[in-house]
Amino acid sequence: MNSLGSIFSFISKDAVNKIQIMVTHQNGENGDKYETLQSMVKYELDNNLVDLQRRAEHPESGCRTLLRLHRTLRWLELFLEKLRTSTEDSKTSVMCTDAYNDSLAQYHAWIIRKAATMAFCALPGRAAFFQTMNVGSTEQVVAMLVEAIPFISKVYEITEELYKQHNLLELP
Ligand SMILES: CCCCCCCCCCCCC/C=C/[C@@H](O)[C@H](COP(=O)(O)O)NC(=O)CCCCCCCCCCCCCCC
Repeated sequence: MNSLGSIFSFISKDAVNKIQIMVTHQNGENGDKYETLQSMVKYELDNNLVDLQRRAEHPESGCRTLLRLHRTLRWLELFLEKLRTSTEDSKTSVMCTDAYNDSLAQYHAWIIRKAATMAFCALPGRAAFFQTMNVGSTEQVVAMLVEAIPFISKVYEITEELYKQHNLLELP
């Protein structure tokens, strides 16, 4: 993200913030409760550490923070899948925008959607983007994606199912 330029820094800043919140939970005095997704959900729900209706006392709960990352993972899954099946003349900005509109966009306010869509227009073309990924030739990028995407999908499914069971998919 950083090598894509400063226009993307407002996006990566939010992701870094949220990852930092999760790391702080893991390093805190109840860090052992944050070892797995399942133990985190149980611990925070059992101890009323999650704002269920509106943001109030627990704006940085692990459950709501991870939900934002989980939604972002869906965008990543869609975007990488488009990259995997793309051809030389495919546009990264279009692939990225389509993936965003089919996932994260529905959770974002109008102004964020506009800013994100503008940033996507500044994405480098496919060849330069693959170079930025620093994996090697196009064939190597595709091979890496073939290997990685199923893991991303699996993590997404497990989280989705767990959050569904506990009614956590709309946390404010
Ligand atoms: C490579 C192109 C990168 C495009 C990234 C696509 C995601 C676009 C998201 C735009 C988010 C704008 C920032 C603000 C978001 C927040 O409002 C919003 C809600 O948070 P709140 O409930 O705490 O208020 N936050 C979120 O939904 C989380 C968004 C986090 C975005 C992180 C994006 C990380 C991208 C990782 C890039 C990996 C690229 C790898 C390519 C091979």
